[in-house]
Amino acid sequence: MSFSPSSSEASSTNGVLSKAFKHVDLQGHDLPPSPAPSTPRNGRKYALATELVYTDSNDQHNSSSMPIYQSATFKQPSSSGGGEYDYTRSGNPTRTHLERHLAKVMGATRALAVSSGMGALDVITRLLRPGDEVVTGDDLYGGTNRLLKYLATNGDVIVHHVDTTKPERVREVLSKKTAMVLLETPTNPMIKVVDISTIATAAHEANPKAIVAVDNTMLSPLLQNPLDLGADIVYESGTKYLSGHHDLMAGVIAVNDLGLGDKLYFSINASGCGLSPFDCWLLLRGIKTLGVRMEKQQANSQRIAEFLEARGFNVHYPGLRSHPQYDLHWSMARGAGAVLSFETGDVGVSERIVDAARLWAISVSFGCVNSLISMPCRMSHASIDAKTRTERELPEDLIRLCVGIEDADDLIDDLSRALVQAGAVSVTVDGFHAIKPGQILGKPPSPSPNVEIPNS
Ligand SMILES: Cc1ncc(COP(=O)(O)O)c(C=O)c1O
Ligand SMILES: N[C@@H](CCSC[C@H](N)C(=O)O)C(=O)O
Repeated sequence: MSFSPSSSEASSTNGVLSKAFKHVDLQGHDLPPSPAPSTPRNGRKYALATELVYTDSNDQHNSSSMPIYQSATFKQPSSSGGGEYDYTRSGNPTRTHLERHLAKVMGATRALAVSSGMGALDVITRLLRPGDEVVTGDDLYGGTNRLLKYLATNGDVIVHHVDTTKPERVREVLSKKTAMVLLETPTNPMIKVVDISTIATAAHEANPKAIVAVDNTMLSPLLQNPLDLGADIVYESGTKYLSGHHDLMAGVIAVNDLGLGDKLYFSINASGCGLSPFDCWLLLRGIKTLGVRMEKQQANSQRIAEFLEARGFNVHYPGLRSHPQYDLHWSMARGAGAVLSFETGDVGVSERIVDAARLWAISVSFGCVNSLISMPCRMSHASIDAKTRTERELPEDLIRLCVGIEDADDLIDDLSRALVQAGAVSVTVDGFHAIKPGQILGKPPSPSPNVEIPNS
């Protein structure tokens, strides 16, 4: 299950490109130096939105866009090696360039790029050993839950799922055996907020060697930096905000402890999940526009969340004052993100709303320029069995909205039409309001003439 780097591999460097950054394969044979540890955090000179745009290319032709080194192998100067790269699984210039850029924007000493967000979590959980305990949330992305369940079933790892919004619940299960605490904040899909610093401190008190890993996918490094809040590892699905166009799968991991970075790099090289050169290039391209995309996505999300709340829906979004952990969220983050969820009180109504949407695509995922609508219990979180979903109070009627960069009025018009068509709202002369559970109409009414319906 886990890969153990040899002592020479675990040796850390001072954070600059160094030939001393030595690697051996599982038989102990020397490998060329791994890609350079990434630019240290103090390499940041400008505001993050500016830094996102600029990458330090040392390309020989001063190209504006880092070239794609679409090569599996690299020739060596002699039979004893000595080249900076030998094989793309072990390292590739386009990947190194991306990883340096990621380290800068993630405020880390070293970043690593892998083939998906789940690939990132897989690499992280390879740090675990049989008998180790993991403490994690009871509201988590479905795929994360699936991997943890697999480890609990097949990897002899004990996984405690608790309500991580309550640090006292976390403390109850922390012990010397806690090897890892895995947090999402805000959580997917209930948008619950978790106090990273308090939990990280408690975890390190229980076991100074415990690793606190935070999934930052829901906010991106633009809005939250868990390493600054006491996390040892931050990881994200680069498939989401970082890339922003749903044209690639990627995962990113960032650390400040170079020894930990070496261990993670070892697993990536050993298991072969490093991000391909083309996907590295696409991700580099996507990151440049993260600032403007997120600004528009958040502004749209805020309007939509307020629109739904004003009509009586139970909306989960940390941009709303009504969010139970509003203050905590804003003490950690610089924005509310662009994923929100809401309950209608009736599964059938939710189903009709989703099916009636036209502009909102029915799709899993989030962080993309176009807006998506989904029912997590049937889609992104369907891999969590129904009994567990009920125990963890994941509402079957929950609708998740992943807001894009379109015109906000278009998005609201389309949602209004879907709500009316689904019978989720009662239409009166002064507008329309959520129908309370129990009041749900048996039959969807025809669309009201009071509501403007955009052409679909
Ligand atoms: C919060 C969160 N973490 C991790 C992942 C995994 O990312 P990927 O799909 O890139 O494997 C996802 C979605 O898939 C997610 O929503
Ligand atoms: N069939 C996939 C579903 C991916 S969900 C992707 C994303 N994290 C989301 O929350 O929408 C699977 O089973 O993994």
